[in-house]
Amino acid sequence: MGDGGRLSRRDLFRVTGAAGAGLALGAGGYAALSGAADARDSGDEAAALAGLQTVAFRDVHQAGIATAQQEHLHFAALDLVTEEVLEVRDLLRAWTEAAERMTRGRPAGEENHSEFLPPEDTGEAFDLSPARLTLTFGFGPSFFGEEDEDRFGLGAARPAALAPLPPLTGDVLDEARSDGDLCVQACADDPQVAFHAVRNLVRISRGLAVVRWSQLGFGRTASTSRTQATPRNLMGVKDGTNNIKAEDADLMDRHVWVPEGEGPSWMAGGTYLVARRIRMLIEVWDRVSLGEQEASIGRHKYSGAPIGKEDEFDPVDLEAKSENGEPLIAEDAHVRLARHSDEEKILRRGYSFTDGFDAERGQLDAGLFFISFQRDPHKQFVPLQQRLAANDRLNEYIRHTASALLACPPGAREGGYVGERLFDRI
Ligand SMILES: C=CC1=C(C)c2cc3[nH]c(cc4nc(cc5[nH]c(cc1n2)c(C)c5CCC(=O)O)C(CCC(=O)O)=C4C)c(C)c3C=C
Ligand SMILES: [Fe+2]
Repeated sequence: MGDGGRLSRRDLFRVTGAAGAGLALGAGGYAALSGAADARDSGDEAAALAGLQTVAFRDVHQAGIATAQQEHLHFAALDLVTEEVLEVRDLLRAWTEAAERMTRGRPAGEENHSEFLPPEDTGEAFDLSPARLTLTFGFGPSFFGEEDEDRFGLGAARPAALAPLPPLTGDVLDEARSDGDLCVQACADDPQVAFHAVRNLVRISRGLAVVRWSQLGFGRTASTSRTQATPRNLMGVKDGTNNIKAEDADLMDRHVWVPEGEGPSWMAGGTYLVARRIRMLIEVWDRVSLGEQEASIGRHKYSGAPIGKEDEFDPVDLEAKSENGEPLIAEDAHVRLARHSDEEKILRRGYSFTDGFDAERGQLDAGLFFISFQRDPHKQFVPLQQRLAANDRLNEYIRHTASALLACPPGAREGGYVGERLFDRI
């Protein structure tokens, strides 16, 4: 064991070797808990711990979506500089191999001892736990080229659901921080583990792709499993109470995973990711009264309960009225407008971020890096955001500053690589 009883990557190899992979949690985070429990029963505590800190990379769906949300994020979007589709395919193969190794807590590549070559792994995660690292990959609209320029000959495989998001009221988007051909979402309970994973994937892509933008996130702003407490976002309010939870497999199937026969076959079992960098006007928010803050959200600040209720998980009653007949939850409250029809349900999986203070006014450049997963962004995220953009009282305190839409294919099968069915036809 490493210092303080924490299980490090080195311990993990010593104790479990390659068998550690057998203890990995499924993408849902539960599948192999029994394996970990077996190890615990047999007295092999370290092996059990290794299982609990490892999320399987290969599964029906990609990990990092239904996985109980980790505490840290490193998100990177890249643009391809190669024009060769076979080089893109080889990059995805190399990324899959490295991702599988790193999520098991192993270095990105085999150790080399050549004095004259750079090491195959940058090294900063050698002594750290796998920290439930997940790596989730996606393709942006630009990957498939324009109508008149089918850059990789894959234009016909472009899903209709990946049509670029329409302009949305109130957007002040920074192009340089938006979109991208490929993306990777790295989530882990240790920020250095997430950083290390992105750094090494970018290193592997050298000569083929360049980073377009990246975003670090600390502190989850949603819970995606009933095993988790609801966290608070940077407005100091509980966020994620009414989220889809991974345990609700039927809701995940209905609203998150793309079913067979919907869109191109390579996306069956996949999902679409929307990312929005939403800056909070924190200095303004901090000056408004508790009453205005609660009315803007539609929930009490301390308990997280809907206005007029006591408990966080009390149902949101949009019909409830005060003694003088006013709606308890204001007409422009965030939770009222975000209350979606069944078709619009989304899985939220965002993070708080800060990029320090802005140079012009010395104000915090911080907020919510909103991430949602849905089966069809144009039927779920877009109508929801259009309603929020038009009337949400929170708009006084936020600005959407960047945006990305990505098609995340299903999980890699044993021996295969992420997105491989997309390349069937080449
Ligand atoms: C387009 C989708 C959404 C955006 C963008 C969004 C931004 C955003 N949200 C908060 C804080 C909270 N949101 C809450 C609930 C909530 N938000 C959305 C969607 C978007 N939010 C949905 C679908 C819901 C659930 C509504 C319901 O069914 O009750 C809450 C309440 C707690 C909860 O249920 O999670 C908070 C708080 C901020 C600060 C923000 C932009 C910065
Ligand atoms: Fe919200």
